[in-house]
Amino acid sequence: MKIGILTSGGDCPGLNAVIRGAVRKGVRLFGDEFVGIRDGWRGLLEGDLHPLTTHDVRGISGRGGTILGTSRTHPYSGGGPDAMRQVMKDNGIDGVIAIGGEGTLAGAARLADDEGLPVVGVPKTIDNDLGSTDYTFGFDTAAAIATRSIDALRTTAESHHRCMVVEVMGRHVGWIALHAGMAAGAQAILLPEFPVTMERVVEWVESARDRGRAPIVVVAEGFVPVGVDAEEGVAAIAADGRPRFGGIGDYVAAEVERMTGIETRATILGHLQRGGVPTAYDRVLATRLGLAAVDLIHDASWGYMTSLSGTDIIRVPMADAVESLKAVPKERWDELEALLG
Ligand SMILES: Nc1ncnc2c1ncn2[C@@H]1O[C@H](COP(=O)(O)OP(=O)(O)OP(=O)(O)O)[C@@H](O)[C@H]1O
Ligand SMILES: O=P(O)(O)OC[C@H]1O[C@](O)(CO)[C@@H](O)[C@@H]1O
Ligand SMILES: [Mg+2]
Repeated sequence: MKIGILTSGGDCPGLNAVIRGAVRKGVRLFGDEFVGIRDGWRGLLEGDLHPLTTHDVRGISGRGGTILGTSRTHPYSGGGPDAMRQVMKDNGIDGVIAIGGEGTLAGAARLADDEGLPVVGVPKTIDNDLGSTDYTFGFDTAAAIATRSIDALRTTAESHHRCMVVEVMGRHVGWIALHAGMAAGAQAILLPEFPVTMERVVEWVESARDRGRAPIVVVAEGFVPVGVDAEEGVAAIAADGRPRFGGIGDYVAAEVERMTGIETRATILGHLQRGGVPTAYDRVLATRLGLAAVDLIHDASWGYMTSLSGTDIIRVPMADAVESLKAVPKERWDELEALLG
């Protein structure tokens, strides 16, 4: 078969491992031919394609980013499904593996289920907010980078008796904040799912300070304190109307300093969390998802994606996976009670 692969949405450590896993399995076990589709749906709409051989994917599983490029191009823009159908026909493409987050997979589900296009999916996102899969690759790497960064901030904070506010990614959910905050022993962890007042944050900060600790506050970019305008956390609105986060850390730091008198500094980790080499866990998960995606294509399981269930790789309908975001559950928040402050 001739198989196209694209990566769409924000990049994510592990994307190259998916591509390598799929190409190696397809070529070696099935004699497939692969085509790289440049920059997500844009490449499929415009026919921006290139051959993808086992030579092209040699040694890439440890490399961050995506060798195919990515974009947030909407699949229904610029000719939409009809243009894609024509490009696939002209190039003899029998099926497409779309690797992306909830937006990309919602598009892929529509293309497969409503338009009859031969598309399967592989879930990715550092935010870990996709349903129907236990974890997404990229999350472990992002949480590890955030943890190391908090560890580093702690030593300088302790030396200067300062409070440090660390803003991590997570526009809708707080998985990175939860895991990095817990791993690094933060005294306050602020998640979009469980808003608290600034007074509560100050209680945690002061209790840590009173024990002689340099308080560490980890805040997910999408967190909004109770009673505060939601716009405070948004740095800008992008041309496509998508809010650019990156600002709530500065707000929280200024408020903590004002309310406690403790010198407080903010660090926004931003895209550092999405760059660099994937962890071993993410490489293995991404590789396994890529291997399994080739089976979806050969089984003509259009509209399905590969997914992690426990330690097994299974297949699930993409439409189910994107129905609702996977938020941090209440039990995980309750569990934190003994650790905060
Ligand atoms: N319901 C939808 N139907 C079709 N296309 C969609 C839909 N939702 C989003 N898209 C398109 O998919 C693109 C990618 O989605 P998005 O920007 O949310 O990235 P993603 O794949 O979710 O990855 P991430 O959010 O983790 O960076 C969007 O920019 C948009 O063009
Ligand atoms: O790089 P961009 O397009 O600004 O996207 C940033 C967003 O992408 C993510 O990394 C993944 O969805 C979010 O955590 C973050 O808000
Ligand atoms: Mg998204």
